[in-house]
Amino acid sequence: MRQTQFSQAGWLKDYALPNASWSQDMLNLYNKFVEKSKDGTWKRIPSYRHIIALTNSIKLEAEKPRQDTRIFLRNLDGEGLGFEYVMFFNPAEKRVVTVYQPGPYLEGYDGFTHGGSTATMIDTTCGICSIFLAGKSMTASLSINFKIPILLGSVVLVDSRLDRMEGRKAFLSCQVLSCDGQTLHAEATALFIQVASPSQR
Ligand SMILES: CCCCCCCCCCCCCC(=O)SCCNC(=O)CCNC(=O)[C@H](O)C(C)(C)COP(=O)(O)OP(=O)(O)OC[C@H]1O[C@@H](n2cnc3c(N)ncnc32)[C@H](O)[C@@H]1OP(=O)(O)O
Repeated sequence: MRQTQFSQAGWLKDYALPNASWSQDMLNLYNKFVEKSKDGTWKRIPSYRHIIALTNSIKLEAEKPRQDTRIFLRNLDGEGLGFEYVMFFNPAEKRVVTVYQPGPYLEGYDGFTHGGSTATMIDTTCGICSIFLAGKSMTASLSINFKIPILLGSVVLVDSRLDRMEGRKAFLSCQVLSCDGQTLHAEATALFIQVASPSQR
């Protein structure tokens, strides 16, 4: 696939599915949420551009097919090099979680994940949570406390929830936990503001 032209196939490909780069921890955590999805409380969010809302209450119209852009997190060809992730949505708990395995091209200090890539995953997880529960919205503020560095190739759970709405303001919180849930790597709060459409800013 040419680097610049995100082919039709690539554009529609659902990247939020297991591939050869996923570690056993990543597969185990993914399978745990797939299992939880069997009764409908959780729903896997496909990665491709047409994110059709997974609840009956919200229908997010599919984006018109731009062929010359990619979402930032899917900007690397080559499995496992950058952001390997899959999101799950729980409408009742107002939560979106991301099962996330940072690859070697996201390095900060030797062998550890760059804080900016962690911030990107927090922003996007909270963003999808806000979009699915509050409609089109943009990040107004994001505050992150980085507690323990994340090793490249390790697997973490980015757990976001919509805490409250005040008019157009969506207040969210987020924790980044090790795949065994024992280590708190980072915690964040975010404010998203509902917008008619980002392009109409
Ligand atoms: C189609 C679906 C498919 C999805 C595809 C995948 C997409 C993935 C996307 C992933 C996600 C990626 C996400 C991204 O990366 S989004 C990209 C990064 N964010 C931006 O670029 C946003 C830039 N900012 C703006 O556009 C405007 O400032 C916004 C829209 C945010 C508000 O400007 P607007 O003119 O509309 O409203 P307002 O100014 O009257 O403010 C309204 C209220 O909010 C309060 N307020 C405002 N700012 C702050 C603040 N910083 N702290 C505290 N409070 C703040 C303000 O006091 C007021 O409160 P009140 O007086 O009403 O009480």
